[in-house]
Amino acid sequence: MAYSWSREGMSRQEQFLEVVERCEAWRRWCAMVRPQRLGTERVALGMAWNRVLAEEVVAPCDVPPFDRALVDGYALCAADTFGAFEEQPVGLILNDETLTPGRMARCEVRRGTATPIATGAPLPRGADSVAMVETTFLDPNTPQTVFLTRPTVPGRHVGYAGSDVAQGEIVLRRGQRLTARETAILAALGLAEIQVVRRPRVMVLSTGDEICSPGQPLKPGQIYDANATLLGDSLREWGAEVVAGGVVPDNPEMLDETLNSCLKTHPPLDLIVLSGGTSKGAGDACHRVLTRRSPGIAVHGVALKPGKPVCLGGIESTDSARIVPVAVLPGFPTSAAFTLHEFIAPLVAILGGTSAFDPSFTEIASGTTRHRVGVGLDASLPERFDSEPGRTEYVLVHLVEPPQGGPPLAYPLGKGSGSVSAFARADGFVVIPTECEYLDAGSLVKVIPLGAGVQPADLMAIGSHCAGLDRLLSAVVDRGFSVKSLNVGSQMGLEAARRSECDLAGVHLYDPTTQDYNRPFVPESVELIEGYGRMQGVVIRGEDEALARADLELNGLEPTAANLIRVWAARDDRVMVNRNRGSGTRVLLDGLLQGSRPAGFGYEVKSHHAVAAAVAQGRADWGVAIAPVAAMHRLRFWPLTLERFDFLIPKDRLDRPAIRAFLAVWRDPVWRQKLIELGFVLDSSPSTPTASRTSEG
Ligand SMILES: Nc1nc2c(c(=O)[nH]1)N[C@H]1C(S)=C(S)[C@@H](COP(=O)(O)OP(=O)(O)OC[C@H]3O[C@@H](n4cnc5c(N)ncnc54)[C@H](O)[C@@H]3O)O[C@H]1N2
Ligand code: MOO
Repeated sequence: MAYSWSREGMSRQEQFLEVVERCEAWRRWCAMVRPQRLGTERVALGMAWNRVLAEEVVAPCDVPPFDRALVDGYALCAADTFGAFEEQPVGLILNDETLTPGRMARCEVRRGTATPIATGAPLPRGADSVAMVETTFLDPNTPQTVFLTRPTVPGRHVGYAGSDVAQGEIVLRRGQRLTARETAILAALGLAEIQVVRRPRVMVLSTGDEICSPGQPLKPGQIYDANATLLGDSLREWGAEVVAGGVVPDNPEMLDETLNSCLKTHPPLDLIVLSGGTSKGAGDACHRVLTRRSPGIAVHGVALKPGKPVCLGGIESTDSARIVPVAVLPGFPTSAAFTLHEFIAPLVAILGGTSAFDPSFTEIASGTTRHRVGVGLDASLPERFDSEPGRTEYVLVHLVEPPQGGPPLAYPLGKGSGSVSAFARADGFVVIPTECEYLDAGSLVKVIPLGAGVQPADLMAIGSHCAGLDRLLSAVVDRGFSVKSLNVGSQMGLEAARRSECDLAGVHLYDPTTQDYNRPFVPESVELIEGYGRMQGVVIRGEDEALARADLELNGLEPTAANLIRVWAARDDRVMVNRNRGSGTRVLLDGLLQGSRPAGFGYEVKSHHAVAAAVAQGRADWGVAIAPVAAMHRLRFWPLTLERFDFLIPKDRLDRPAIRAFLAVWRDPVWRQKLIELGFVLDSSPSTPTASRTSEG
């Protein structure tokens, strides 16, 4: 009986401190409890599922690690098969080995020869294609020859090194939750241990004299505890470690004692969540108990429907070293569920590392602002909906396919905040703004999907992969945004930007007519942000450098990249690796080769990484790639010319918070210096997009 709660005090109809807006409530709570990402720990790959990455994963190797056969058949030079058909098969001499997975080739595939190869085996030097065994036959009379009944083309049935994941690529970002899809990538990269964020430890308590734990007989007037499971399992879904605190009666002394024992829990708790007893009723003791603690209550009453009585605060740890956040959610299950999503989910995201906390981005970092950013499914209301002005109202809806096409119909579930089934039955919810009094039948609304479905990213990048852009996007992640990138090449990036289907496209498209990069392709609706230069050059193995210099000296030529290409293109023991038609690098190579077709000309790969891997692994002797990639593969680099890598942003997306953050990072001198250190070529002053300049002032 340390405190004296009088009967009068208990029955007094206490008022909420002050009912505040949701964002203001969040701001006040953060100011009190100062949420921060928890520490990190190292776990084995087998324990990494559902954990949050503490650091980004940079691919330590290429996947696949070498050019491999994708079918069972014969490795050969495609040019040897031209003109082959059923009635007139082409015979190739068989090399004296059979390639199986796990074994490197001994023999080179020379023109006119072929090597039997199994699916998954490394492609031998000299080969640029694999003919499927079904398009070949053997003749017992000429056992040294394989006959081809169909022509093939370079690159056919070949999986190039790094075509899945390229070494140096940021494959996973910090803050990403690891599902089976991500852990499989870690395994493919050979990573046996991962640095993850510690899981937030959360105590869940239900309060109320009428609350009965499932499994116990229900006495008259009692109700089964639904909230402990609702809160506990939601928290687990978000990656928290839940400590079940059970049920505490509406008794201030007992509640106070419970909070004390919470502080003695080992390991210490990161958050305490209670439900019930936060409203104005006689038995509502939770907030009263919290008022007596230090620092106590930050917010009591938020302009939300449901969820108004939510109470947010904190209590000092026994050693006064830290403040443990405490939330008292309303007892009605639907109210508890919404306030859980509004305040607890974002807090757990910050503690658990899936959302960064940056005070200047408070609203975004909260993670529940998708509706503010306009993400959701379009739907129409089948009937008029009246709403209470002065509170942001959340309406659970069920989606129904309309009979004659058009957007789905959003039927309000209308069960009220006391329902425990509404949340489970709903497909999503509609947010009705504070000032809105009603929505007419037929109104278009955005339905925010519920559950752990696929969440759209704050910033979607589609286009060409570049280590430089990768790093810039990581900095955007650090500012609290989620980022997804689809590395599908410049051309698809340009198309996605034209159709405003991405927020950003990294492109390096060369236009031979104007001899300019990217700018000639940019449509009216897209803003080009000038990026950086990437030095392109000839890559060779270190041990070949002396040979290269000697060859040039012999021909009386200066040791330049262009001269090296001229000399080596004429030697048939120096095999090149070519780039795919349509790439800027291929245009450059074609210009330098001036119509000659050196050995390996048909060996076309699709990325700078695959060029470097082919040279590093000896399947080719030279190729053209960019400097940062050459460095990753420890190759010698002879510079040729600058390639421009720019960013395309649909103008209607320039003002999105994540894009503004990206542009801020791009203009930040610290980041520009980091890119220079990585080997990129940057102008001294970054460009500013015209559209955002207008909107800024
Ligand atoms: N005069 C006023 N009365 C109420 C107001 C108000 O502004 N003025 N606010 C209403 C709103 S809004 C809500 S929401 C509720 C929330 O009240 P409490 O947070 O104090 O919750 P309780 O009264 O303890 O419980 C409400 C309701 O939910 C049931 N409950 C509680 N815990 C559980 C649980 N763990 N599992 C299942 N069901 C639970 C409880 O038995 C009650 O029926 O207050 C309104 N009143
Ligand atoms: O706002 Mo209460 O939270 O209606 O149910």
